Amino acid sequence: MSLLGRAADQWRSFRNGLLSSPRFQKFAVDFPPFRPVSRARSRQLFDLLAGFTYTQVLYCTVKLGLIEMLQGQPLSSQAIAARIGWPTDRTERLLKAAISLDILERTSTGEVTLGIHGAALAGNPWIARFITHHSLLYADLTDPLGVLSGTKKQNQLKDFWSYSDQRNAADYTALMAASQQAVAAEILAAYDFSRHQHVIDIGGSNGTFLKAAAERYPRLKLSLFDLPKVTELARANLGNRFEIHGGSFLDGELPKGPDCATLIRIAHDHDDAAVATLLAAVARMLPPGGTLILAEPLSGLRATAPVADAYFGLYFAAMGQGRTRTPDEIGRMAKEAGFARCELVATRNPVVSGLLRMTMP
Ligand SMILES: C[S@@+](CC[C@H](N)C(=O)[O-])C[C@H]1O[C@@H](n2cnc3c(N)ncnc32)[C@H](O)[C@@H]1O
Repeated sequence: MSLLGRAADQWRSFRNGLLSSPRFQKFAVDFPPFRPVSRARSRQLFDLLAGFTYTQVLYCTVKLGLIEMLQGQPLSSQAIAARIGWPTDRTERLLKAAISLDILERTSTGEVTLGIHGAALAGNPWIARFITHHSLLYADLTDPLGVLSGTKKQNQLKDFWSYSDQRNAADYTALMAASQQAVAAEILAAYDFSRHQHVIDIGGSNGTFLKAAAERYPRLKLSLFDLPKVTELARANLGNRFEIHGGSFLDGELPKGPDCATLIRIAHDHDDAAVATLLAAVARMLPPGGTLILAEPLSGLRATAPVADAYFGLYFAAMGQGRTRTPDEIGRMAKEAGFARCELVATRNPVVSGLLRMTMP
């Protein structure tokens, strides 16, 4: 262990001894210079404890359509109650909760309008779609220990992401397409595809990323590969501008020709053995010097840890497969698959997507 590592561990142990001591806690509250820190820490701890109720408030606000209702049009509590068909006192309880969380806000005349988070949601409707989709995860998380330990086998999320028989292909494709605009914007801002001739989006869903790429690079040849039922949806969305291939990337070869492949929100859906199979298939498909762009939330980065490790940690546990990985973990798997290099490319907002560029020898 390095000297720095040992010093950090010693500090951690000293700090934890102090923070868990009732005498120190009393001192920190009583001693005025420490008070702002102790207040902030207890607020953070309370947020951890109460976060699930915040999420339910957000869910109810979105589910009742309050974001659209109040966009550009403040309303009184009574008017909102009349529109949603709830008694005014019940409505007021929800409004107060949403106002306390800055989802909504009261105007100077006492009406209710969007708060900072509500306004941001109004500008990103795909987030609302995920919020309502979370009703499946809430149902699974009635037994969080079972979900995390793997003893709870029947999960609604597992049923939803039906890759094996694609019975929910239309639903999961619609969910992905809604958020893909935001993801595509991150990828296209972070990586210049003009150096390539032919790009294939593997697991390309209904082609929302390819459409955005085609707009930016009109001369780039673009192909899509996905499961057969999803490619039917892609065909309806894309028309003839793109080559579309149906099949499973876990089973057989990928179509040769592209000098660049993209895997957008694909690897994290799968366990290590499947990702190894997929990366090997991409490596066999690419020509010497070819590139693979892998874009998804990455683990091990401080800025995105709660999203990558807490949110997606539980999400993939409920889904019954997949996990977020660190750039190093993916880099090691890429080398085993035959890639020469794997490097992290900075994105503007790593919460929306991280990005790794892998190159063939
Ligand atoms: C989480 S979605 C991501 C879709 C899209 N790349 C995006 O970011 O919006 C995963 C996609 O991978 C596809 N997929 C899953 N397993 C597959 C397999 N074995 N072969 C081909 N595609 C697969 C799914 O049908 C789905 O479209």
